[in-house]
Amino acid sequence: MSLNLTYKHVNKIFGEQSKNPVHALKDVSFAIEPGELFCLLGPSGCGKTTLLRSTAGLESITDGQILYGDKDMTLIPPFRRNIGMVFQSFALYPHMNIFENVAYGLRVRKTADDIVRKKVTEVMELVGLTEELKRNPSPTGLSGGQQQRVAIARALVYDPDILLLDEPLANLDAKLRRYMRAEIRRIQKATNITTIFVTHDQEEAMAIGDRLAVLRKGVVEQIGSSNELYTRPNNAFVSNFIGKMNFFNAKLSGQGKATIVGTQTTISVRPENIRFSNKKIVENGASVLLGARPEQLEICREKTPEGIRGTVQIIQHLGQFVRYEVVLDSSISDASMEIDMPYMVEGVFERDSVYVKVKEGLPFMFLPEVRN
Ligand SMILES: Nc1ncnc2c1ncn2[C@@H]1O[C@H](COP(=O)(O)OP(=O)(O)OP(=O)(O)O)[C@@H](O)[C@H]1O
Repeated sequence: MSLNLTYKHVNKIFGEQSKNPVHALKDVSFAIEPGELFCLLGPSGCGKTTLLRSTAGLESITDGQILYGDKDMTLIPPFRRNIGMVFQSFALYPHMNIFENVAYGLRVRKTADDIVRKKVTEVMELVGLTEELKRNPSPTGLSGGQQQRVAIARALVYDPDILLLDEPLANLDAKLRRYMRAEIRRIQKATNITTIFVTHDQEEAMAIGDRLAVLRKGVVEQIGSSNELYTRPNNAFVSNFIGKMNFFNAKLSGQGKATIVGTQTTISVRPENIRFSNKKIVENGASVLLGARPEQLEICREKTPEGIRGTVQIIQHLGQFVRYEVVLDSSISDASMEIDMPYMVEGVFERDSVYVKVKEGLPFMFLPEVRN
């Protein structure tokens, strides 16, 4: 039976007594559903590994609680937690053949030989290494993808309550990574073990997870499915971490309206796309950020009242659409705009002056905060 996993007000401070303590996890509270494949996503140093290691008991938390099902595991040592772990480095034993690598967790649990053989065979079938098991080489004779399959088999063979995957695909090349994403999802769904997958790759997290948590500086910024995070990001940081967001500095200029700084362009934003509480800023003239996805912008050659002048820097032909990078005046935005336009028979916009238009209603409005 799959377990849920609950964090209650978890804090982790490294070097509490030192001059420079690091508050790596700040009041983390959320729950992972039984059988869920849950991704922890965030930039380097945001606390992903610390949360994973704390879940395994490899790191003791400063305060709060971690529960497996109803059981408080906070003070339980790692070897009594029945977890499976897979690391970026695979961490296989080169002096053992693959059978013994996979069997290791059962051997230390003093499992009878016939059961070891049965379980190893089953789990190698599950991860798709039946042929390799017949040859039974040392793991060093296998490809990167096969080695990672052995590492997953080793973590699953003793039916762990929780499976923890720490950037398991980071050492594989891009093509294999994409293939192994689908494989990990298939294997996880077949076993239905509650699983945490750590990555700093947003595409990977979106592709693999049932839900994801976006962390920043030890704080969980938002939890949701990839679709929820893409269409309803809580703040500018999440919006730019899950997919691309183009930002414009703007001033509030009426109910649901903002005027882009340095222009006469006023954009209406749908109420549901205003991503802060109305109580926080209501005054006209307050600074806000307008955020538009690449598909919420368009470019044209002709000057129009709402068009913002810019220069095309890069043109990428991506099949059905063309991606443009356009630089605007630096007072309007400090980064170049990424704009996706459908491929047009009459050709693409050349590397010259164009006018950028924000599609009415669609963009987001955020508080002007640090975006990364
Ligand atoms: N043993 C430690 N002693 C002191 N500080 C630590 C220790 N381990 C981690 N930290 C700090 O805690 C913060 C969170 O680190 P953590 O490794 O959890 O981040 P991460 O999101 O996994 O990053 P990455 O993607 O780079 O692995 C960082 O500021 C890091 O420097």
